Amino acid sequence: MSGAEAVMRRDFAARERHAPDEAQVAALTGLAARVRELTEAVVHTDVDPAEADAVAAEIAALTARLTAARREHPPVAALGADGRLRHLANPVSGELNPIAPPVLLEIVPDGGGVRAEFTLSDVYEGPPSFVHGGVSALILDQLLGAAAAVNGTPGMTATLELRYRRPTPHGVPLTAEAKVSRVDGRKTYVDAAITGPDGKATVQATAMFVMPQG
Ligand SMILES: CCCCCCCC(=O)SCCNC(=O)CCNC(=O)[C@H](O)C(C)(C)COP(=O)(O)OP(=O)(O)OC[C@H]1O[C@@H](n2cnc3c(N)ncnc32)[C@H](O)[C@@H]1OP(=O)(O)O
Repeated sequence: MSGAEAVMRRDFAARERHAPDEAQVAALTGLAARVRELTEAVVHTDVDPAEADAVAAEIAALTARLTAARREHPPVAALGADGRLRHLANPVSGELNPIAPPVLLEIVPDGGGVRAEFTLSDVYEGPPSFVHGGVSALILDQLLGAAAAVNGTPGMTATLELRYRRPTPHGVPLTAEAKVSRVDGRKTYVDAAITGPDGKATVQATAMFVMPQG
């Protein structure tokens, strides 16, 4: 077993022992949604410095309240009512993670991979009016990895190649899809794309996932 694998196994076991229950997940999902609104408000606000300082002090007090009962690690995942694994704190799909948009993935039946429909706000802006390329890469890596996992051949991202075909607009509905193209021993090759509302791909990606040895 590699060092990284041992760390992941130990971490996963510790977090499973301390998984949030459904009521806590529901409440924390609402809390994360409010924090996303707060992030948007901070990015857009035009308040004067005194008001910004006053709000910062209130937020520091709220942070202290949450930190009073701090988990050692973020919750790694939980089984949903439908039996599927939910990545609660994942930075792309995690409903409990305020930095996740979140992009919620669905499994396409009959080996069709995974897909997601989502809208990114201008909090994720790179060039004016368009999504940051690194954010597109993050979302695609998640979809690619999930497609490999759903295929029964999960792994770590070993390579990720991106083609930015046209700028990805924010504030409009986007679609992303990923599907396994080939499995070769421990290596799984996956293709993915983000598509704009006009049906044209804005970013295309190909990745190879490697199941760590052992
Ligand atoms: C559902 C959840 C979705 C989550 C999606 C998010 C995914 C992620 O973010 S993963 C995090 C980012 N990725 C990483 O941190 C990976 C870091 N790298 C590693 O851990 C290791 O290098 C790992 C696991 C990729 C490969 O390690 P190891 O198992 O020792 O591979 P190794 O035995 O050397 O190589 C196996 C084969 O893969 C090939 N290979 C390995 N890495 C690479 C690479 N980077 N590029 C090309 N080929 C590679 C080797 O050449 C070898 O090929 P062959 O069998 O033909 O000789």
